[in-house]
Amino acid sequence: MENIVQVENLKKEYSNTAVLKGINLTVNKGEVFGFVGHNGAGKSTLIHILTGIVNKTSGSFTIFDTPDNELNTVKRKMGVMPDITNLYHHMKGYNFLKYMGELTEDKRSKAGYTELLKKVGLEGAEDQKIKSYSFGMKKKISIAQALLGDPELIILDEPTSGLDPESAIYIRNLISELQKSGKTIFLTSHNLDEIERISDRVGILSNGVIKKFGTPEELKKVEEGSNIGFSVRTIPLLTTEKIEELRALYQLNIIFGEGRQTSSRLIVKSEEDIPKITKAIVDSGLSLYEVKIDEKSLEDVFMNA
Ligand SMILES: Nc1ncnc2c1ncn2[C@@H]1O[C@H](COP(=O)(O)OP(=O)(O)OP(=O)(O)O)[C@@H](O)[C@H]1O
Repeated sequence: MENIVQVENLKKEYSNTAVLKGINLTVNKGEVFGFVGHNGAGKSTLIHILTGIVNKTSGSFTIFDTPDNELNTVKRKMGVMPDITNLYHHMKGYNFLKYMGELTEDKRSKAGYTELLKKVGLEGAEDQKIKSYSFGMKKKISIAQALLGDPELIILDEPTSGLDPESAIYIRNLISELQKSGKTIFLTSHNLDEIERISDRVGILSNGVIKKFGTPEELKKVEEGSNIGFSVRTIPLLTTEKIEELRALYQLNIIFGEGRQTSSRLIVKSEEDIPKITKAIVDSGLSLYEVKIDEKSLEDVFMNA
């Protein structure tokens, strides 16, 4: 698989404070890569290094197989969403995009710019000054700027943060469309639900390193060695005393067991313990109606990173 971005042992210190302590990651061609981390974790710092705004302290990276000291040669193939505070607020939406387009040697026609504004959901706002735009509209024009020059790699820092749900859905759909047209997308987000839905792979940044890396499904998979919680619904109810009895009788590996009002809650060390327990329940004469294994959300993974 072709790597568009490859980062190796990248470090960044600000006045002796290590923000990035050795980042390793790859972004594959055509994927949506979701980069998540707590506030101040260093997500924007990494984006700024990848786009050449901030200098790394050490380590290396390549973009389109080009080493970081030759980044200028591939910048045309990268589109970066600027921070909304860096927009030219006195300019009208259309004029701003056209001006930025000329800087990036985007050759599209007048109709092409109008089309781009429409694509990001700013139809009808082309003649309004950016300072009169809502927060969401400013985000959208930032995204439009990232698309100028038809880049192959699109880097979006928090594209949907602060947007109303409808606009956020619009932008997520736009990201999916961009991916379908063959673009590679690197995005950061605080919204784990969003990351989970639109990213092919996710990197979780914590304490300066990528703590978890993989598809949302891989990250959510219960890691080996970690506990699994589940509940069972039986008639009659599996009481705490009965759980103790079964544990001793069948030598079950139960870390925690408690009979509750309508079901019972158990925690075990590994997945293999679950069928042993359900068999013991049935063998002891209880009717087993339901076994519900806790589903891990990406949020759980993130909180534990
Ligand atoms: N120019 C700078 N000088 C000193 N420290 C900086 C500088 N830029 C960023 N930092 C610090 O680096 C850390 C990471 O900041 P960064 O903006 O990359 O985090 P982030 O993950 O993008 O956070 P957020 O989600 O809140 O935007 C923060 O502690 C920040 O204060």
